[in-house]
Amino acid sequence: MYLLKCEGISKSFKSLHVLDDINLTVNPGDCLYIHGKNGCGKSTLFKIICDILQADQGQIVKSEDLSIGALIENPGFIEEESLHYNLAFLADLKNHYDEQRIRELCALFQLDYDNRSPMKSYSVGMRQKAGIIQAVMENQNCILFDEPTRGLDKEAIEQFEHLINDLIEKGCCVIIASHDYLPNVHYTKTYLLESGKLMAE
Ligand SMILES: Nc1ncnc2c1ncn2[C@@H]1O[C@H](COP(=O)(O)OP(=O)(O)OP(=O)(O)O)[C@@H](O)[C@H]1O
Repeated sequence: MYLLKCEGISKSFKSLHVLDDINLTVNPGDCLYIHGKNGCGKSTLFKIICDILQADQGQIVKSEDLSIGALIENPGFIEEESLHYNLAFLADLKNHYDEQRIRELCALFQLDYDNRSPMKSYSVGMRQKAGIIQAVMENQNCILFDEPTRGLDKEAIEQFEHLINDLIEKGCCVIIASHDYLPNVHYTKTYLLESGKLMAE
């Protein structure tokens, strides 16, 4: 049984046609990789799936038990507050604060959950790790990662690969849009997004 379906999704920004009749079915346990040139529309597709943007045509059909977590472009945080405050605040918004899970994720990425330094003091890679954690910390069953490895060092990329394989094993579905093909991730399908079309490879 599918978790979500993109049916005939098209999107333009004025005269720029970005997505043209995109069809995609996502099932539990799927790990999908989408790649394509800068500006081909990867983030736009993710934003439509997350209801941040509206498609001009087509629809996103969601199963009743779908819960989406996402890292899209630069994750936004309350800069004056700590990692702890930000993650607890975001999780609390949906009543899904699971401190043990958040601590495990911070430990995986070697972030100190108890460090009270403000987020504005975090490096690019540290912020990216925090963005990955906020995307998965509520045990959602569908995770969208847009350029997840941006700013990550080799060790963090390996930890990220480990996290993805673990999520897939638990039946979660993961969609990664990236220029980096992660060799240790067990992708179930890969796609090229080009000239508005999503093509299975
Ligand atoms: N809100 C917007 N208004 C106008 N144009 C937009 C808007 N959002 C995206 N675009 C344009 O749509 C195209 C697709 O952008 P998008 O961010 O989806 O690409 P991408 O595949 O994620 O690129 P990258 O690999 O560089 O992250 C780009 O040409 C971009 O300039």
